[in-house]
Amino acid sequence: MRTPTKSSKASYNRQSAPTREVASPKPLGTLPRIWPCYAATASRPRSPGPKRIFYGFLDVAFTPYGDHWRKTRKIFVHHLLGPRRAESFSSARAVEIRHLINYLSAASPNPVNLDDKIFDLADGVLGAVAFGKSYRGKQFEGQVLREVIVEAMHMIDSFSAEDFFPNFFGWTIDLLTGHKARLDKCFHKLDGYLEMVLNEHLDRENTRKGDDDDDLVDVLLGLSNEETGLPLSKEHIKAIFMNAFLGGVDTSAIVIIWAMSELIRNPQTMQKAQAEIRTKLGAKPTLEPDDLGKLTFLKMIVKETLRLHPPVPLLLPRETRRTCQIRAENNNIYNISPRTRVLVNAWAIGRDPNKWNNPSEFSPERFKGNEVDFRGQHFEFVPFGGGRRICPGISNSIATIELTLANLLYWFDWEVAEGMKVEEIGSLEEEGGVTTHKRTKLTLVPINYAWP
Ligand code: HEM
Repeated sequence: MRTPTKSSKASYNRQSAPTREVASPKPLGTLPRIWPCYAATASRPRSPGPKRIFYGFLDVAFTPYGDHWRKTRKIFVHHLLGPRRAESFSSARAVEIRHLINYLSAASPNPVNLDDKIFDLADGVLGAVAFGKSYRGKQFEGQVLREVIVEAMHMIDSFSAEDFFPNFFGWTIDLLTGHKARLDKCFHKLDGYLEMVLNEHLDRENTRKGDDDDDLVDVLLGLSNEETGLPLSKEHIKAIFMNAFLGGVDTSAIVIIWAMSELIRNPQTMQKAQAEIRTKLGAKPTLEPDDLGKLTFLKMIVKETLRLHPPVPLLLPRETRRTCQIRAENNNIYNISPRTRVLVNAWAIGRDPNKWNNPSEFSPERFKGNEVDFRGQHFEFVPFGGGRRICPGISNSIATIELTLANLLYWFDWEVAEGMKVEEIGSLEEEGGVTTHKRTKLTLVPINYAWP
C-alpha cells in the first residue's frame, strides 16, 4: 500500500511547479481536465428576491466580497466555536446521544430510519448551543429536517435565470420554469424558523439571566455595529444563523450516515470496530469524550469516510485576486485570470489513484501508521478545506461524529431489515449540491447488545 507522504503534498504546491513555458490559457470548455482544480468564469450577481437569504449564507459570510466573511468568521470562531462553548457543546452532545440511544434501544429489534434520527441529533446539539433550544428536527411542521436541508442545499446550488439576468426577463423565466415557486417555498420555510428563533430571543431579552446564559443569538443581538464592523441588520443575523444551521448540522450528520452505510456494506470492518470499542472500554454506563483517545480504528473509519465522502465536495468557492497559475495533470501550467471563481474538487483529490491505492475501496486500515490527516496540512486529503478559510468547526464536528459512531457501535449490533438488500440500503449513490447526501435512506435494525 502506498502511503501518501509530505513529498506528495509538494506536487500540489504552485511554488514547486517546474519552471517551464507557460501554456496560454484556453477558453473554458476546451480545457483538458485540469485536476485537481477547475476554474469557472461565471460570476453570479446578487439578486434581490428571496434568494437573498441563501446569498446571505454564501456571500455575507463566506465569500470575500468586501471583507465581510473575515468578520463573520471571527464572530463564529469567537462566539460559537471558542473554548467558552466547548463545555456547552460537550453536555449538549451527551444529552442528544443519550436521547438517540434510548430511542434505538426501545425500537430494537424493529427497523429505524437512521438518517432522520442522525439529522435530529446534529440539530439538537447545535440548536442547544447556538439557538438556546434543542428542536431535534421538529421545527418544520409537516416536513422532516433532512428534507428541508437537502432542498435548501439544492436551491443554493441550482441554476436561476434571475442570477444571470437580474431583471424582469430572468424573473419571468424562473416563474415559468417553476424555479421561483420552489425557491419561495424553501425560503419561507427556513426564514420562518430563523424568524421564530430571533423573536423568541427578543421576547425573553428582559428575562435573561446574564452573560453565562447567552447563546449565539443573544451574543449577536448584543453586538453593536462598532464591535463587529458590520451593519448587523436582522437579515445579517439570520444569514449568520443560516451558516451555523446548515454548516453545523448537515455536514456532521452526512459523515455519520456515510460511515454507517460503509460499515453495513463491510461487515468485517464493522465487527472489528465493535470489538475495539467493547474490548478497550469494557462494560460501562456511558461513553465519555476521553474514551475516544483509545479508539484508533474508529478514528481511521472516520478518516476513510471523509476521504471517500467529503460532505462539501467542492469546498467553498474562491475568487482569484490576481493572475495565478495552476498545474494540470499533464504538467501544463495554465494562467487563471483575476476575478475567476475557482472550485477545488476535494472529492476527486481523495480518490486520486496517484495518491491512494485502490481509491474507491473503503479501507480504513490505509490510515494505519499514516500521518496524513484532515487539518489542512496534507493536500491529498482536504475534506475541511485549507488555508485561511479552513473549516473552523473541525474539532467540534469530529467530536460529535466520533462519539455518536462509538455509541452506535457499542450499544447495538446492526442488521438490514427483512426483505431488504445490503446493496440497496448501503447504496453509495449521491445527491445534492454544495453538500453531498446519500440518496437512499439508511433503514437499519438495531439489536441491543447483550454483554456476556
Ligand atoms: C464533518 C463536518 C464538517 C465538514 C466536512 C466541513 C467542511 C467545511 C469546508 C470544506 C469548508 C470550506 C473550507 C474551504 O473552502 O477551504 C467549511 C467552512 C466552514 N465551516 Fe465547516 N465543516 C464541517 C462542520 C462544521 C461545523 C460543525 C461548523 C460550525 C458549527 C462549521 C462551520 C464552518 C464555517 C463557519 C465555515 C466558513 C469558514 C470561512 O469561510 O472562513 N463547519 N467547512
